[in-house]
Amino acid sequence: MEDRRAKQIAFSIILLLIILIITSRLSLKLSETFFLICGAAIAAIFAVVTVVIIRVRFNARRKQLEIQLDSQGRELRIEYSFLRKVAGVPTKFRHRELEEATDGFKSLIGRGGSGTVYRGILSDGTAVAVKRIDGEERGEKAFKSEVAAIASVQHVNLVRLLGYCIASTGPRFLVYEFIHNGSLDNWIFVKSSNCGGGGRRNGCLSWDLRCRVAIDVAKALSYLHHDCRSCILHLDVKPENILIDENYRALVSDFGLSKLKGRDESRVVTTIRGTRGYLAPEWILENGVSEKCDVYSYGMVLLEIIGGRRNICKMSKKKFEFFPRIVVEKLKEEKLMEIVDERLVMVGGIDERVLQRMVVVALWCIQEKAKLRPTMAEVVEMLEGRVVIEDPPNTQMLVVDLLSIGDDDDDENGNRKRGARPRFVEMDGDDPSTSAGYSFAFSSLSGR
Ligand SMILES: Nc1ncnc2c1ncn2[C@@H]1O[C@H](COP(=O)(O)OP(=O)(O)OP(=O)(O)O)[C@@H](O)[C@H]1O
Repeated sequence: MEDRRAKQIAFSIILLLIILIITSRLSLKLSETFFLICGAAIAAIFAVVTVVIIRVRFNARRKQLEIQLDSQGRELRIEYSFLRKVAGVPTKFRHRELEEATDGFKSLIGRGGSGTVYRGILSDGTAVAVKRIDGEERGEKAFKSEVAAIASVQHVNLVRLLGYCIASTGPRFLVYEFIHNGSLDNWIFVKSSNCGGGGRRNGCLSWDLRCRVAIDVAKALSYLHHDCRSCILHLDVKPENILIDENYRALVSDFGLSKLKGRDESRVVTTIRGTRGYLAPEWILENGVSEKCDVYSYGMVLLEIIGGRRNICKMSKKKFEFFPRIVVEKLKEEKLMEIVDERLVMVGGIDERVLQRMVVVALWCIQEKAKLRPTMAEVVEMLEGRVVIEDPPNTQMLVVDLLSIGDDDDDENGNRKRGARPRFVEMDGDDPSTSAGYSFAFSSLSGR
């Protein structure tokens, strides 16, 4: 287009110069002035023709280079996106892309304490779970660097974080791979029971699968704690954050909002969040977290996997039944089969030695003194039967009273609302001298 215009202009100039030569020949005859004008005009014609040739050639070369660069760029982009995927670098999605993927945020999967999860399909056909985070307070830089750190961790038992979406205004999003069989709560708790999950579609995982899930989760946490560059604290280990894939393998999810702890730090300070019933007592009392908080939550989950019921079960407005306490009693009485999910007992096939091992590991994990709890690497060893496990020390489990909170602090899913303060509540069958019990709990912890 540009070349055509330049040629037209050049043609007009040459035409004008020829007309100039002809008219000067007619008016000036063969005078000296005519020859001067004629020479200048011919020189000008040469100059114009040369400029046009150079310009056309230059444009043709530029176009060729542009095409070459474009195709190289496309190749590089494909390679780059492939390398990002392989290296686990999170993709930055545009809000519009997520809107299209989720069909306008229509297919809701679930709602948790920190956000809402939608099902979606990306333009390349990848099935994803898009989590819209409500009330995210971190700055953009901190959010991005944490997302990058988390997305780079790769383990078969961790749900992959594929990307994120961040805009100057509006909510932030995390994009996870979609896991088809939903969360563990739907596979271990009996629906409509008082102590059950109250979930949507409830299946019942067999004993063997429960044992495998327990080991899968322990391996994922062990990897986060011990095998990454920084120690990654999950801080919200609970059945809702353990997803079950089509092969009934467990994948720990929702670690996109966890904390990084330097290898030389013993604890990091962070505000209390997480979910009631799974929070380690020292977090509530001292506001500091370490990998031992995840160990505590894991122990609580392990008991729920075995029992097929929630650890804290509401009996009346202010009375709660605490399952771990029942487990301790039954262990002493050597009647452990009584604490196993009834549906599994009916089917049979429970190896009592494995049951005993799982219960003892869980009781070690929920020790009030964080120091006494094993590491997640040790938990894996114990669960896989590679080490002899001693009996856990007696715990009074009084600190749990701090973890139970009133209805006002719960959202509609039974999760702690943000900023809800722990309160003292009465436990079913407790020693009447509960206040002495509370002070024991405090003093035993502060003596760490
Ligand atoms: N990657 C995923 N694939 C399939 N389902 C998912 C995925 N991530 C989450 N879900 C489903 O969405 C539900 C809500 O998830 P979300 O993480 O928001 O809530 P939560 O874990 O219950 O609460 P919180 O945000 O307080 O941890 C989960 O219980 C799970 O069933």
